[in-house]
Amino acid sequence: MLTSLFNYGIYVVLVEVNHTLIVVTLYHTGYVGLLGLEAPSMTKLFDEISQQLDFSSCGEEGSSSDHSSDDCTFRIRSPRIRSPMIRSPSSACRTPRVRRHCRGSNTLCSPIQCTSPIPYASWSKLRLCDSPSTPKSLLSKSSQPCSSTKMGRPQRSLCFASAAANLTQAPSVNVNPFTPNTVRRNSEQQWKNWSRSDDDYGRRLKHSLTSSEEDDEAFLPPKRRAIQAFMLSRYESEFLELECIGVGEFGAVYKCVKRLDGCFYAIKRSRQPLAGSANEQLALKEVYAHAVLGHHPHVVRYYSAWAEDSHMIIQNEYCDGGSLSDVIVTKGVQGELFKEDELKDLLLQVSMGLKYIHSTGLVHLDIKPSNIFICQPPSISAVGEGESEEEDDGRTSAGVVYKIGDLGHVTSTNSPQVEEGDSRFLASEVLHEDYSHLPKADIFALGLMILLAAGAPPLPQNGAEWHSLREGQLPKLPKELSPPFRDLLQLLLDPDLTKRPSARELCKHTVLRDERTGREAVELRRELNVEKFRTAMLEKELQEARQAALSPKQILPPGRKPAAKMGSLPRARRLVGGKIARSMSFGCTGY
Ligand SMILES: Nc1ncnc2c1ncn2[C@@H]1O[C@H](COP(=O)(O)OP(=O)(O)OP(=O)(O)O)[C@@H](O)[C@H]1O
Ligand SMILES: [Mg+2]
Repeated sequence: MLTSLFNYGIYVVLVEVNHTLIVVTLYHTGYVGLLGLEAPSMTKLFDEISQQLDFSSCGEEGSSSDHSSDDCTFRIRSPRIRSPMIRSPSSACRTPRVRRHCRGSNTLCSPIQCTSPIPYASWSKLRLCDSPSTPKSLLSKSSQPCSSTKMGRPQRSLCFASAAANLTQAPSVNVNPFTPNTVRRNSEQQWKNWSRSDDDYGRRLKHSLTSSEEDDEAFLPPKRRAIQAFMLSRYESEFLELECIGVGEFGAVYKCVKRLDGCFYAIKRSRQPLAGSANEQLALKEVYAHAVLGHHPHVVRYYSAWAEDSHMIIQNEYCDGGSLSDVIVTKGVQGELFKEDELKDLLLQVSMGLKYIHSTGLVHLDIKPSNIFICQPPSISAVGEGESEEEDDGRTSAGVVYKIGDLGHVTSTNSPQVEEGDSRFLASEVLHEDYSHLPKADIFALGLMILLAAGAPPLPQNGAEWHSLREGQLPKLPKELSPPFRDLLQLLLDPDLTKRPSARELCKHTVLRDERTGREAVELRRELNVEKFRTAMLEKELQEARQAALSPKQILPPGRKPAAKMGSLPRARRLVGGKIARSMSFGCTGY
């Protein structure tokens, strides 16, 4: 206890008066407390002080600037002061009488009167009897909010603890415990980055997670809360905006965290008020398309949409790898190229998304790198043992998932209302208003997109080059592709749209599926072997069980009870694969 008092800047002076030990407590604030202590406890207490406190110097850590030299004179530190007390004549009279008097009372005596014979000079310095601060009240004072005034070390540390305690209060953004590993890892990394960085979003998120201001709102009267909620926009009340991740023709896209579920979303907000504008139709198209398309691994997932201040707001899945356009630019800067396998994978995945879109009677009409979004693979540790890396969520060996987004130009094949997309990717038949085979316009744009990813120079918006591309002349690539793959791309850009493969055909195309088929074959062979192994084990167990059932009077080792019936047969020890769990399952993969 003494040590802890000492740590809080409380110093104790012991003076013996008439067989009673006076404990003078000096606080760093200048206040002094007096306590009388029974004589029998005196020696014990004194010894404890001698052992636990360092009396060697006045300037212990953190206190040198906080204490004047006067303070040192009041701290009983030196043996010089200690000795007289022990050698004091009255100490010899630590009498049985006194002991008897105090026997049965091991507690401290009540505070004594201010009649101590301590010299006046010392008393005046001690400001005796002027001690409103007990250790307890000091502690409670310290836990009050920090003021700007200079504080002693104990108060500082208590304020810090109090700030830390705020962190544990309910944050204004929930943390979702079931977040998929990709997002969690990303959010952890982001959190670390934000914690380190001083950028505005980092500050906002940190503030939001640590501030108790918003939590205080929970204690507002219901009426005031209702007014506040009414004044807040849905966007502001439901989401915390983290950063702007893209600006396009339609508006800006923000990365946000939803306060309720703690997950990231991409929120697209129209730049200008939409009411009555041409963009209103585009925005509505996007919402209609998303709503009809539902959920597919290769289409950016839609969650919700609403209008606010006559701006359209669309809440979509957040793709942590950004857009394909970003990746192409980054690779270009780093002098890297997609490998042919990666290009095939990209083509296959986007074809799968298109196959789905086309199967619902819709066409995208704005396929281009900035509208293909990427979801990064989960960390290696997140893939469980024995799990295939190729899951049914569309992830392939390469890891990333490509998703078709930006459905602002989607229209139906039956009654097309074509809003031309980016002219660089526009098929010539659409320019000529031939809407009879619109899905093939998506295939044409897809072919150009793969060429860009393969390192083709920027596409022309018009002119001779634009036309030559539509006449089937492929641009020169920095690295030659294999002839079958190149032929396939040539087919995608065929001026005769009927020759272009459909998305469905592309998904089954041997050039794209060969590798995947090979991987699937290996996987299937592995599964087959496992099943054979399990069958062999089961047969062996069955055989043992049969034998045990046929010879009930078999000789059993001592201490082992005979099995009463088939159902309670002793569990046969597996001779093979004893360490493998029997419930192990091996799911099928692929699409
Ligand atoms: N779901 C998402 N996940 C991650 N980033 C996204 C997402 N949606 C959009 N972005 C980012 O925002 C940019 C613009 O998004 P989007 O294409 O949807 O808007 P837009 O206004 O239609 O743009 P544009 O007219 O250029 O196609 C994208 O290129 C991308 O960088
Ligand atoms: Mg876009």
